[in-house]
Amino acid sequence: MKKSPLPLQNICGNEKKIIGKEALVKLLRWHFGFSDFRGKQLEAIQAVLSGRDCFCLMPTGGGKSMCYQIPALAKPGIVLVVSPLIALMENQVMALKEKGIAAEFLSSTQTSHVKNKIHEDLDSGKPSTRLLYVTPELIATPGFTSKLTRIHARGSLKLIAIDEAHCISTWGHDFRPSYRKLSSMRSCLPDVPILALTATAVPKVQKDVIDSLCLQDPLVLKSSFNRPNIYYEVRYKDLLDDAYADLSFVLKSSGDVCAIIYCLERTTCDVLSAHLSKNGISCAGLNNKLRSSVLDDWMSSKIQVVVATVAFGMGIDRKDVRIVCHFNVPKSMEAFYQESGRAGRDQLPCRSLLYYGVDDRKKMEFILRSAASKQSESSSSQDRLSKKSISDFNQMVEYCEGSGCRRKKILESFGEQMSASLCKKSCDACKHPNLVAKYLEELLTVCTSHQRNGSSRIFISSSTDMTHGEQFSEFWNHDDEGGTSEEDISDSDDGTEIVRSLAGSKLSRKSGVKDKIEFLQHAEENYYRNKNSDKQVNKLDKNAISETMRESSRQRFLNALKEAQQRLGTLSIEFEASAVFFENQCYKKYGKSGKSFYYSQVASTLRWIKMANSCELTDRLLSVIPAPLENTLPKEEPPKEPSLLLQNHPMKATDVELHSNVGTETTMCSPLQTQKASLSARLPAIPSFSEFVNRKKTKNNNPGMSENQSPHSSKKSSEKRMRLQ
Ligand SMILES: Nc1ncnc2c1ncn2[C@@H]1O[C@H](COP(=O)(O)OP(=O)(O)OP(=O)(O)O)[C@@H](O)[C@H]1O
Ligand SMILES: [Mg+2]
Repeated sequence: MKKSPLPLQNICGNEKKIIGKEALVKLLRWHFGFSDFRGKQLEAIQAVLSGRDCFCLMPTGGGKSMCYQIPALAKPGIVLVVSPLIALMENQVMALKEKGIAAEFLSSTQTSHVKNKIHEDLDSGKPSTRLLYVTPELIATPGFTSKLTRIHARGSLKLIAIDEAHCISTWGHDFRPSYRKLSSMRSCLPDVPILALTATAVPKVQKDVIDSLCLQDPLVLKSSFNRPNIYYEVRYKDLLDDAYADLSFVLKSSGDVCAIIYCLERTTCDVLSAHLSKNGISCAGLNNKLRSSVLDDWMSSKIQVVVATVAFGMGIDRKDVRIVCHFNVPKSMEAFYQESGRAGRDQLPCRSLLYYGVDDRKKMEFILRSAASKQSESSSSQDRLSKKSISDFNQMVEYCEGSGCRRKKILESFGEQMSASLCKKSCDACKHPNLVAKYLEELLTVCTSHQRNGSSRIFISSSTDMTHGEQFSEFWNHDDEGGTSEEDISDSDDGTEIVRSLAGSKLSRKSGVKDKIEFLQHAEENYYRNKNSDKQVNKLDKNAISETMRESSRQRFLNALKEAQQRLGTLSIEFEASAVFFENQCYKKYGKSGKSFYYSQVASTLRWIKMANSCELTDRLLSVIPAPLENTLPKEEPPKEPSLLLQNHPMKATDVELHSNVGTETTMCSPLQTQKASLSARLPAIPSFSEFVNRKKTKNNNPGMSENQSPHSSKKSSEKRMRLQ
C-alpha cells in the first residue's frame, strides 16, 4: 500500500540550515523502514541540505542513493539525479514510487505522452515531482538546460546528485564522454549544491571528479573500501580440466543461491548459460533480446543465476547475491571491485570467484592496447591511456598471479593500507596459503611449457567476428555519443565497448601458430594504419556503410547459412540469394541510420540464423522471396519504413490466409506450405529493435489500436518516428 509522504512542516524550509539528525531519521524510518543511517549517509545529507557541495565515496551497496533520496523528502522542490543507465533509473524510480515517493525519470524509451506529463508538472510552478532522474545526454541539450534554469529561477531546484560520478573521469574505469558535459551545470546553476557519488575513486579519479564538476569547497566523505562479508578466491583455468564443469560444481554445491557470472563476450555468456542450464542450474544468459525479461526474472528470483557481460549490474539492487563469478579476468581492479561488490549487499557472507586463464590475460592485454588507440586521437593522451589501462590491468594480473592476501591487494590498489590480520582468513590465499602457493607454482610450469613449445594459445577461444578490421556489435557504439542525438543512449551495453569492439578474432581453434602470428601482425599493421588515417575521416564518413562492408556482411550471411546447412542437414534454399536477401533487409532498415545500427541488425540476424531450425529459415525466406528463390533482388533499394515493409508485403496476406486455414484446409497445402502455415501460427515475424519500439510507441499512443491493426492510419507518425531515430 502506498504511504503518504511524511508532513514536512516541521523539517522543511528553504533556508540553508542544518536539519537535525532526529528529523532526518524520522524520514528514513517513515519512508524506508530503516532504523538508522549507515556510514557517512547522515553527514552527506546534512551537508547538501545546508547548501554545501559534497563528494561521497562509499563502497558498493553502501547506501549512496539514500544521500539524495532523503534530501528530496526533507525540503520542498526537486532533486535532479543524473544516472548513467536507463535500467538503473527505471529500477530506482519504480522502487520509490512503490514507497509512495513522487519520482520520475526522463529518457528516450518513454512515450511522448509520458514525457509530456512530466514536463507539464515541471513547468507547473509547483511541481509534485521530488526526484527527477535524467541521463547526462539529456542534461547537455539546450532545451533541458533552459528548463532547469527556469525551475531554478522559481526556487524549485534544491540539489543536483551525480550518481556513478567516476564516469566523468578519463582516469576512471568506466569513462562516459557524455558525463563530461555535466561540467557546465555549475555555471548554469551556480548556487545549487552538487552531490557527487561513487564507489570507485582512486585519488586521481577523485580529484578529477571534483575539478570537472567544479565542486566548491566540497565536503569529501570517504568510507573504507573493505567489504568484510566477501570471501575472495581465484581459480586457475589452466590447471582445471574443464572450467565450465568446475563452475557448475561450485554453483551446485553452494545450493540454489543467487549468482552473477560475468564473461568477456556475449557468445561465452550464451554457451556457458546453456551449459549450466543443462546441468540443472536455474540460469539464463543476458543477451540483448532477452535483456529485460531475464532481468525481471532474476530480480524476482524466478531464476537464480544470470550470465552476462560486465554491462550488467551497475546499480542493480538485488541484495541477496551470494556469488559473483568472473569467468574471464576483469580489465582493472576498479572494475573488479565494482562488479564483485554486487555480492552481499545485505551484508551477509558471500563469495567473489575469479577464473583466471593465461589466454584470457593475453587477450585482454591486446584488447586494452588496441582500445586505447581507438579512444583517443592525440598521441600523447593515447599513450597515457594505453599505459594507464595496461598498468590497471597489471594490478589485476598481480591479484591473480601474485602470492599474499587478496583483500590486502584490493584495498592497497585504492591507496588503503591494511594489515593482513584484518582479512581473518576471508580469502583463499589467507585461508589455504599452501594450496594457493602450489597452484601458483603449477601455473608457472604450465606457462613456461607453453612458451617453450611456442604454443601460446592467444585468442583461440574467441568466436566474435572481425572482418576487414571492422568490428560487429549488436549494440550502439559509444562513438555515436558525441553525435547529434539529443536523447540519451545510456541503455547500451555499458562500458564494454572497448572489450566488445576489439575482442574479436577470426582465428579458430584449428589455426596453426604461424597463422595466428601472421594474423596478429596483420592486425597490428591495420591498427597503425587506421590510427593515422582515422584522423582524416570525419564523423559522417565514419558512419557511412561502404560497399566493402556490405559485401563482407553478405559473406557472413553466406557462411552462416552454410553452417546452418551443416547443422540442420538439407536446406532447400538458394544460399547466395538468401545471403543477399538478408543483407538487403539489414541495409534497408538501417542503411540511413548509420553503421552501428546496421551492424546491430546484421549481428542479430546472424544470431537468429545460428539458432533457427530449417522450418524457421525456410519460412523466413519464403515469406519474402517468391519461390523458387532467385538472385533477382534489387541490390540498392532506398530504405523504407520497416514496419510498413513487413505489414504491407504481399506475402503477409498469404500468411494470414494460411494462418486462418490451419486446421481446416490443410490438405490443400503442399507439405512446405503446411509447414509454413503452422509456422505462421507459431512464429510472428521477428521485429527489429526500431519496429519493436515503434510498435510499442504506436500502441501506447493509441491504446485502442490492436497490434494486428493496419498501421496505415498512423503511417505519418511512424515515418516521423523513424526519422527521429
Ligand atoms: N541506512 C540504511 N539502513 C539499511 N539499509 C540501507 C540503508 N541505506 C541504504 N540501505 C540499503 O542498502 C542497499 C544498497 O543501497 P544503494 O543501492 O543506495 O547502494 P549504493 O551505494 O548506491 O551501491 P552501488 O555502488 O552498487 O550503486 C539498498 O537496498 C538500500 O535500501
Ligand atoms: Mg548506487
